[in-house]
Amino acid sequence: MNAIDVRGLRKSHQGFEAVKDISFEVAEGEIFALLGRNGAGKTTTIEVLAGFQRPDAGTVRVLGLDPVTDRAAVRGRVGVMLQEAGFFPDLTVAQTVDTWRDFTAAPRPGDEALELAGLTARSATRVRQLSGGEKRRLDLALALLGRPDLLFLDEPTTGMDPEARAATWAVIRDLARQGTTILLTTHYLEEAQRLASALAIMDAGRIVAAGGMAETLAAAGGRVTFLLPAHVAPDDLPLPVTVEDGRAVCRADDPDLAAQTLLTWAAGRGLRLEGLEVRQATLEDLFMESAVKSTMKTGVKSTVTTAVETAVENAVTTAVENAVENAVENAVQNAVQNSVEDPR
Ligand SMILES: Nc1ncnc2c1ncn2[C@@H]1O[C@H](COP(=O)(O)OP(=O)(O)OP(=O)(O)O)[C@@H](O)[C@H]1O
Repeated sequence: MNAIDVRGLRKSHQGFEAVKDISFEVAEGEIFALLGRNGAGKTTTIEVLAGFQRPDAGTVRVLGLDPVTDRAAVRGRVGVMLQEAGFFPDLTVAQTVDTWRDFTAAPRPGDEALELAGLTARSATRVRQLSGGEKRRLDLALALLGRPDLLFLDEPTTGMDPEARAATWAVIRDLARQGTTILLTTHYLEEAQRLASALAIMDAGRIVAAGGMAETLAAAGGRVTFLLPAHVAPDDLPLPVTVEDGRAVCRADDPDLAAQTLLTWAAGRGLRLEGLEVRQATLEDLFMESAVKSTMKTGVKSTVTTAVETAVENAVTTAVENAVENAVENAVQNAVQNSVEDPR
């Protein structure tokens, strides 16, 4: 059984469709990254999965349960770390955790949750004195209190320094190793690439790319970059290249083979390809390319929309012009006829 199954999910906020017919699944024990630009619909999706919002359409199963009708059962097995936590600023970290434990069935000991989140040293500190990154760690501690089978982490490391981020990654990996399924959103693509074994990229409410991390990256191919030798134009090369930030970039399904082809071509002409680098696509490359593609799609759509609008506008204008012309013609004819018939 999958930990999460989403089929044809749609969700609007006050008439604005934030999630438009998405489907994806998350296997048990997997770390799954839900990625996308600001406003792509990631938080809305998490809120529906966690039972905070009702779907408008589609089916959602979380640990085999419906988060709306089986809300209590889902809440008992799920930990949620949303972007904006409502803490009481005057409570200390330890008091906050204790308060939260009162609302949690069979909670972990508070010290254990604080230890996991790397907050032990701050347990006597008032919440209002915590840094942004420390507040995120407190959020994580609270999400872990109920020993969840499934954890939703919405931008878990925002505001953390590199050390705290690495420590949080270790916690997330450990939890996954112990069988916790984790769905996380992040704008740090390196974080997603390091942690997640599967991903979906959302854009404007839709999923534009999805799959296993390794397979998706392998399918995205790679690139060979180098400095274009003097007096060589991109068109002279045996493979298509673009010039980006002063470097020639050759995108290829098999970047090693592309590098060999380019080097053999250069050697045959006594040229060197200075600064040659060969690498597989990163999540950042994939993300940027999905964004470009979806922008292009939007561009095409708006061109089509504009063309249709113009055609409709022209048709309406012509129809109105014809109608006015006919009406004027009729009116003039009638007037002329009347004046002929009644010349007073
Ligand atoms: N309660 C709400 N009322 C009206 N619109 C909302 C509400 N919540 C979200 N939206 C809109 O829905 C869209 C999706 O928002 P959502 O928070 O799901 O995106 P996100 O991918 O999580 O973005 P971010 O990366 O910025 O957190 C946005 O355009 C947002 O403005």
